[in-house]
Amino acid sequence: SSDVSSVEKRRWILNDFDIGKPLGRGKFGHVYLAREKRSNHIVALKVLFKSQLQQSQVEHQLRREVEIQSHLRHPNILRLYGYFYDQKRVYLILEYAAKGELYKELQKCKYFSERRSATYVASLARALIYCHGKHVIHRDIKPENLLIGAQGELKIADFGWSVHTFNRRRTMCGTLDYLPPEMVESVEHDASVDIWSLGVLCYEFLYGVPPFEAKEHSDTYRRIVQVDLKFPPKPIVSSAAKDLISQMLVKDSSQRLPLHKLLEHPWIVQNAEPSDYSGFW
Ligand SMILES: CC(C)NC(=O)[C@H]1CCC[C@H]1Nc1nc(Nc2ccc(C(=O)N(C)C3CCN(C)CC3)cc2)ncc1C(F)(F)F
Repeated sequence: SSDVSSVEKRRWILNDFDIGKPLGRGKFGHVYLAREKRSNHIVALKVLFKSQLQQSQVEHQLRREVEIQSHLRHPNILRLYGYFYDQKRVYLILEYAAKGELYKELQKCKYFSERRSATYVASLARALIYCHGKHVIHRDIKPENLLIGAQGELKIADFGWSVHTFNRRRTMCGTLDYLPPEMVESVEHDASVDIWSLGVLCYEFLYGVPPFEAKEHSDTYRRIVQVDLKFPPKPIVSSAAKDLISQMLVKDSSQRLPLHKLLEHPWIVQNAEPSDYSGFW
């Protein structure tokens, strides 16, 4: 069949697509809305310039990430349907997330309700349980790497680096905010790094800022390794939410709340919208 889902085997060329509006631009290239002509399937086409990939020596990383991403199938992980290239560019055929970028939504709302935050955290926990089940860890789940699907569902959309839109929140060199102590102290790390990052994300959904934010990198570094976790008086956040965050932001990675236990935590049970997939995934 010619529909996009059977694309892995196909050889794609640019002429197979009608190119639509640009969705964003950045360091390695542009992202466009596109329609595959035979199936009329709407996709996002990420165009990366080979020259810039070579300059930044990220080709091998791109190959590894494309390999991982193309084999992941989960409602909260953005699909990578395939890729192709020409003389100067590499094209990634990606799932189109109709409601755009989460970090823009968070900036607009300042912070999210407990129900919205718990629903997002539960869906990301299910996506990470799925990834860990396939020995894929360290999905870089900061707000800039999350997109929102047509039904409002979150999609983890990173594959090793991001397309930098102009109004990115963080400096180009990326932020320490989401790294757990063992990564900041650069000792080896395992799947529990994702539990730490999800705890950071949960805090940021509820308060609008990450927990260890500081003006200087050195201060952020110190606050992370000391787990200097403080909850501001505003906005008002339930003690159940603070309890969950405190069980995830634990220095000893073996003591962090396992993801399947997170899904049973009272704050999640009482606040997250039930998901159609919760049983199956
Ligand atoms: C994870 C990664 C780090 N981030 C990215 O790649 C970014 C960089 C550029 C865009 C995005 N990449 C994607 N974006 C979408 N959907 C989308 C994005 C933006 C809008 C939006 O708000 N506007 C167009 C608005 C419309 C209104 N005007 C005023 C401003 C832009 C609406 C839908 N689907 C798939 C992708 C993907 F990932 F497959 F490429």
